[in-house]
Amino acid sequence: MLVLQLHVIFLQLADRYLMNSKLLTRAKAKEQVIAWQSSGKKVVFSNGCFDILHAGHVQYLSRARQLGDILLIGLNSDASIQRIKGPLRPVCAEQDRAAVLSALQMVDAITLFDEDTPEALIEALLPDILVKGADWDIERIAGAKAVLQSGGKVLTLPILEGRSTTGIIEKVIQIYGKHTPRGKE
Ligand SMILES: Nc1ncnc2c1ncn2[C@@H]1O[C@H](COP(=O)(O)OP(=O)(O)OP(=O)(O)O)[C@@H](O)[C@H]1O
Ligand SMILES: O=P(O)(O)O[C@@H]1O[C@H]([C@H](O)CO)[C@@H](O)[C@H](O)[C@@H]1O
Repeated sequence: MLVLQLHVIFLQLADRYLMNSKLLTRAKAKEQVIAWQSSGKKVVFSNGCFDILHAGHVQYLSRARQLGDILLIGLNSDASIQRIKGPLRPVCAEQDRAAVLSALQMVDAITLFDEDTPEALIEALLPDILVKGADWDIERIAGAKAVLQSGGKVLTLPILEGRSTTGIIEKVIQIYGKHTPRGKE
């Protein structure tokens, strides 16, 4: 019985590690960026909340990855999102948001940041390319100045119209605001 219990604990720990095997500390992310750039790889960086993932995110991340050799994502922590998007957000906790992004083939690495903006993170990492969706004007993109000054590029990618996490939340409220979700009667 003890062996079985130990086996279950091992599997649970393995799952947790494998779910977030791409999640790096800031120090490790910096180390990795230096290693990638030293071997001639172009590091693309983007950041976001990636709360409830949708087709716009997937298209965006796929295109971002095609801009270089590595795609590193700066992911807002739960505390960061609560401050910038309101106390009821995020819907999905940071470990889950990181696990979902980790499962995407085009995402190579993820690092959480707790600040309101990724400016300090980007200044520390100095990626070759900083990219955001076109819902952000270049002038408003945090970290742009540091990346440009280091000889990097700052780009925006087209938005897949009609897709947003907020939109999904609003649609769910519209649907279930009137009805109890199936199976919850
Ligand atoms: N529909 C979309 N098409 C392409 N890129 C998108 C789309 N929506 C968001 N992005 C990009 O994905 C990244 C993460 O954005 P974010 O997580 O804020 O998505 P969101 O759907 O706008 O969320 P919210 O509705 O909570 O603001 C950002 O760089 C953003 O520009
Ligand atoms: O998911 P979002 O809302 O697109 O991500 C935000 O992007 C902000 C942007 O980089 C500002 O230039 C950033 O400040 C904020 O922390 C979120 O990552």
